[in-house]
Amino acid sequence: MTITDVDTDHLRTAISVARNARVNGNHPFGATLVDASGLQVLAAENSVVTGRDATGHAETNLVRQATGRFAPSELAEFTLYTSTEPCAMCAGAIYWAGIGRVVYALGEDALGEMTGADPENPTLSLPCREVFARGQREITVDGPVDLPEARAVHAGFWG
Ligand SMILES: Nc1ccnc(=O)[nH]1
Repeated sequence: MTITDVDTDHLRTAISVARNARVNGNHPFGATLVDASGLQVLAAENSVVTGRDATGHAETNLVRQATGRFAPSELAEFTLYTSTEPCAMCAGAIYWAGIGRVVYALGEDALGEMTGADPENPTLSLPCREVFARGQREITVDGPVDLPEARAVHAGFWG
């Protein structure tokens, strides 16, 4: 796994976006999109509760904005950073967008331990790598990256 300090900085930003989502009354998930030169071009937070939209995950919200603004050839060079591993739905969205790389902090297994059977987030047990492996184009995945703040943003929220 090749995680640089720059990656860690972008993950910390995604986690602060997740903190915002929580403050705004949504689930604590956030994502950012970074272009080939390392510049952050988009950020999106979960909007499931306030938007009354089950598909309003941080990553789907980001993908929707991203494909409206950037060409597939650009997105292939971009990296999506997310506070928690993309679920199967979001992995599908990332795949269809053609984003080239995904970096996540908290793993889905660790999230599942925190959410348990919470009806607000009955975490899917299907790692994003398994979804991407069924596709026809390569997506580089790096994670989990162990950052205390990635767990802290979920503390006391679920259950
Ligand atoms: N990785 C994620 C899991 C659940 N909800 C989100 O918005 N993001």
